[in-house]
Amino acid sequence: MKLLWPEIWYLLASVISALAVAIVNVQIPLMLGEIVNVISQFTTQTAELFLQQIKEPAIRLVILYSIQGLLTFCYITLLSTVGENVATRMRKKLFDSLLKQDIEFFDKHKTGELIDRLTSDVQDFKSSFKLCISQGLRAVTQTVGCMATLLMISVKLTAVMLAVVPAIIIGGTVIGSTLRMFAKDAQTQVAQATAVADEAIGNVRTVRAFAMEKKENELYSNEVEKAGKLNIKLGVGIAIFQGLSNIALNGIVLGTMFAGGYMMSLHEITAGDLMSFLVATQTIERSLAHMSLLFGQVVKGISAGARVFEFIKCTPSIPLVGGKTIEHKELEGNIEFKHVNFSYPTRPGQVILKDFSLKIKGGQVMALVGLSGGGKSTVASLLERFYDIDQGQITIDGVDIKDLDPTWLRGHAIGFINQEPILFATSVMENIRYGRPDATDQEVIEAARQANADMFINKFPQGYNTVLGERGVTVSGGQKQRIAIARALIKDPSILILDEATSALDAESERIVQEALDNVIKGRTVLIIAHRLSTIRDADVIAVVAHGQILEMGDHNSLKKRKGLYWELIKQQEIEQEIEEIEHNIES
Ligand SMILES: Nc1ncnc2c1ncn2[C@@H]1O[C@H](COP(=O)(O)OP(=O)(O)OP(=O)(O)O)[C@@H](O)[C@H]1O
Repeated sequence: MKLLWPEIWYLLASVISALAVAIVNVQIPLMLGEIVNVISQFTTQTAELFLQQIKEPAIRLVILYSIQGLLTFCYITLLSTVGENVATRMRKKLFDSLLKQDIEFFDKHKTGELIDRLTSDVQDFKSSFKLCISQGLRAVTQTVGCMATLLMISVKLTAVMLAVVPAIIIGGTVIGSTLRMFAKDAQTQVAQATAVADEAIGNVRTVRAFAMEKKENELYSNEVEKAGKLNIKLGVGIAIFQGLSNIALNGIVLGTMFAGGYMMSLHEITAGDLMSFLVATQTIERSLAHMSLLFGQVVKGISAGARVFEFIKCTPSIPLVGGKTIEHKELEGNIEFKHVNFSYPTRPGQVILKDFSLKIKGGQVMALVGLSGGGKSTVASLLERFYDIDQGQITIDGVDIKDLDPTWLRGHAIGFINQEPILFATSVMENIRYGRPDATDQEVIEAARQANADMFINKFPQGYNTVLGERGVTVSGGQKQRIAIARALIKDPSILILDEATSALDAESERIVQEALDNVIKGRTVLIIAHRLSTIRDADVIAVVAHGQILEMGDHNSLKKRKGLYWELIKQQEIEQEIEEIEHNIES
């Protein structure tokens, strides 16, 4: 991942400071050894002379400690700046990449999983990145530096100590690769648990309405327990690794004391040398122990980083921008589906549209009706280019939509209103302006008026500044729908798609929303997908879709006369309506 220059400088400075701390730390055992040698000479001499002799090495040691403190402050400050900047950049890049992905990507990955990558994985990566440089780098340098010190003091003693090191390295590598595997499994499971929680909390009203709290709780507990078990397994692995390394490292210190004491008895080294050797060995031991502690974190960090970069590198097949645009005045809104074949990428075996052809003239109102699951909403998704088709062609004013700029297509040419419009937890004004960010307040109010929304918005105590709850939960279904209509209208789209726009509403709200829709469809090409056939009687053309094909086409009267599927659907709805009325009468 690219870092900007200031961060590279910060990083370099913090690396240099961390290295300098390590180098200073390497000097400390030598200095301590020197002081011990001075002390050991003074068992029989005067205190005054002792103070004179010890003054200089003691001052040097104090200076060294001060430098060490200052450098520690420097590298920690610099490193946290770099770490935070890197994490921020990673989050931005990942979020940017996620928003660009094809809709297919979101069919495959749950929201919770994506949020988990954006939060915990970036956090894990940042922590291990910082630890690697702050402690890892220092520990490695100290180990190498102190090793050189050991060799300088006594090659023989160092050789004795080093004899056991290869076994430790081999053992560490084997355990390490197993731990990396454990970490990956645990992270995947944590993401799975987050996804379950996200779904339940995000849809809490549905959960409550079905009294499914216990079931959701069980589901989440199950996933979280699995994650917990995998993390415990990882923890036990890390504990075994650290336990073994502690035994090995302490064994090395003990061995050094034995061997060093023996060499001192033979006058091969002095007391000061042994002191330096022991302090240096302990520094190495501490560094190695640190490395083994760090190891668990690094293992987590590497696999977390891999998960983040996997999505940052993902390139969508449908770009967000680029391609032709058509001048607003010139856009007639002629739409044509030519022999389209399509299967959803997540279910390649199920063909949704089969040799599907449909022509909608500019300014015409085309209604799609038919059997549930027949492919009506899919037609709308394809027109928005949420997915690319497998075969055939979709054109707008004769231009293949693959050649059109997708941002222009979705942001300007097409207005989309569906059954469950999602509003954001900002003000009503901002929600409507979402359709065209550069719209003035006056234009927002005008769009709301056209959508029959102005009246009820003005009745809110804060009017257009009223902040809506998450996903617009604080307004009624009919109000939400009218705000969504205003949001779509403010783009002044030439093509309007209404996918079951009124079917979630009660009769009264439906009437008000329908009135608003009747206002706004004038002068636009309109594709209405409707379940309630009474709402599309006046459409210029009605196409009856079943099993991914158009079975019948014509206006209401001609289709009724044909006595085909449309006629059957009308009959069916009339019966349903009669039953509803009877039930209603019995209740009242
Ligand atoms: N994102 C998706 N991934 C995979 N399959 C999908 C997806 N969306 C819809 N489908 C499948 O495509 C088929 C057509 O769905 P579509 O929503 O287009 O039907 P519809 O005619 O609008 O139905 P309804 O009237 O019930 O809304 C269905 O079998 C559905 O299960």
